[in-house]
Amino acid sequence: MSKTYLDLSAVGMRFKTDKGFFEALVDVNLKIAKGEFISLIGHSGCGKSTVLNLVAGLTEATSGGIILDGREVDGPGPERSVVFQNHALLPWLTVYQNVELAVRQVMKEASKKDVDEKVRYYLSLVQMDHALDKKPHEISGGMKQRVGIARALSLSPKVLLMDEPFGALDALTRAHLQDSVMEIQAELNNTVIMITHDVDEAVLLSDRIVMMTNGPAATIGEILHIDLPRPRDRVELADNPHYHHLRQQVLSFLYEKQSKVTRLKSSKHNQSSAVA
Ligand SMILES: Nc1ncnc2c1ncn2[C@@H]1O[C@H](COP(=O)(O)OP(=O)(O)OP(=O)(O)O)[C@@H](O)[C@H]1O
Repeated sequence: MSKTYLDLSAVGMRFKTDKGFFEALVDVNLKIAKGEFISLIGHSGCGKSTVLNLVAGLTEATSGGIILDGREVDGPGPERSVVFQNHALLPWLTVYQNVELAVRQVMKEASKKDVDEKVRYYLSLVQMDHALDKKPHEISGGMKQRVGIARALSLSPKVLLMDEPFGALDALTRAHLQDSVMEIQAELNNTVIMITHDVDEAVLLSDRIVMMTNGPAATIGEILHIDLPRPRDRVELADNPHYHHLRQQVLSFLYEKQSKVTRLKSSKHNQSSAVA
């Protein structure tokens, strides 16, 4: 196994509520290597966002700890950038300025030229260099999400955290963006943790899928290694028996081992299934 880069060790999270304490997570242990793409999947309310918030440093674990690249996570920082489902772009700034703001956060002393190069580089990575001067309201949801990804990447994060990044997009836009993320991943080799409700998305993008048990007191149930060679092509995978076997293992965990009244959305060709 490669060297651990991000280490979640015996992580527990207990929230204080009006009705007493709520045990959301117990004993979450996960070691992630540099450059790994991890998906978190599990039924609604099992604690996926809580795990992400803990790694982001937005919430502090009530037990255990998180170490990233040899340093304990004890608050938010640009080395752990987050992409949310609803692109949080600043509406009064252009596409260019939204990314520029992030770049300046990590390149405080840099010259205008260096910042400009960086902004254009990340916007071209997500194929948005044609819309530098547009305001968020002038571009589509998929485009906004691309800019959100560019902005998060421009912080050169040690870990990119994505909370259902494609959740609000239509199927075609979603597929395009997934392909872009795979291409970017091949180029930058980022360490990524992504929350998804989509089994196909998880299998297509991930090196490992972390499957969580139902809450309360949720934890990691199983971890599935996705040993499909890269680059991955969604059309070729549709005829790949191993792909279907992996997909089946996730479905079996969710709907047999962790069964709960759930909603299963399948497309006409049974290419996509989403867990709620
Ligand atoms: N600040 C909080 N105070 C109290 N309870 C919380 C808090 N944040 C989350 N919880 C509870 O912790 C559990 C896990 O929530 P979380 O949002 O992490 O789940 P999730 O798996 O991301 O859900 P979903 O898939 O629906 O987004 C839920 O029962 C939730 O109600």
